[in-house]
Amino acid sequence: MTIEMTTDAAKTPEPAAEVVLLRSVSKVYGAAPHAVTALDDMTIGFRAGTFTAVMGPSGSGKSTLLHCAAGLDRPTRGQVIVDGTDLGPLDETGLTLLRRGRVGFVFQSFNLVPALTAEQNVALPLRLAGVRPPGAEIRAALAEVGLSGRAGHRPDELSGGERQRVAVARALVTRPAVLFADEPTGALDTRTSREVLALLRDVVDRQGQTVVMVTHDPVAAAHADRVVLMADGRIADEMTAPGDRGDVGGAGPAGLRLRAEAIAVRMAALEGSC
Ligand SMILES: Nc1ncnc2c1ncn2[C@@H]1O[C@H](COP(=O)(O)OP(=O)(O)OP(=O)(O)O)[C@@H](O)[C@H]1O
Repeated sequence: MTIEMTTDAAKTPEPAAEVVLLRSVSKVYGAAPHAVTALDDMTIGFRAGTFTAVMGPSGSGKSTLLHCAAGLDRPTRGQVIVDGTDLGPLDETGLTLLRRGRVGFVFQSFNLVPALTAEQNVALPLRLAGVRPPGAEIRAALAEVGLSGRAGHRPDELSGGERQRVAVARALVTRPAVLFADEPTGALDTRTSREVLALLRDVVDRQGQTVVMVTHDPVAAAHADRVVLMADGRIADEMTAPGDRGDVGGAGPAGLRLRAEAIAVRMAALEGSC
């Protein structure tokens, strides 16, 4: 079922190209009789410059979806296309190069290198790609996430929210086609979560970045343009808020609260029916 959070067709943006496309993707772990179908013939696309939240009960296949879409895991069946490249024929080196250049990833646990400063962590993807990191670009990436003054700090000298902002800067420094975030606010308190979510929203709005985020939190999902609800490896429900989200109570705190409530109701209905 698709729930349109707005009916104002005039505000619907022009259809953009799909940066990530999964066609009839299934992922089965293990073998019969203990096989687990984590993704069940799933078809979904993520358009350029949009922010999608993926929600669903525990075990519904959210992380598997993200990992298959990001080329971190291979589907059992079906096709995954990222930025125009079909991942199927790629060998491990090809997949690594694609992930390095075209995909950004942010994890709940930040995954920063403890011995490196914020600046060195942000520069790491470029170094791994054999590029000498231009200092100005690294400083600009840190400034984008509001951490100009923390460039020389190591992760243990930063707050949780600051660490996640460094992780976002690191994920974006290669200018990826898509940024995947797996529970990016799962380890953060409410206020810090809000900062990280506002940052993700900002890179979508100001830079046209495509973001796909797995979350359990309806408030986090309320920052997205589209919420995909999964159950048993399939899309069970979907909510969209096209345009500037101004139709659904506005982009401010009141609008966020309204959208979060609507999402929580859909989640509760889904969990009740599972
Ligand atoms: N490596 C694996 N081997 C076997 N089964 C797996 C593996 N990874 C995931 N699964 C199973 O696949 C299903 C989907 O898992 P997945 O982690 O994608 O769900 P999820 O929605 O992200 O869950 P959660 O919200 O708890 O993180 C679950 O039944 C899980 O037990």
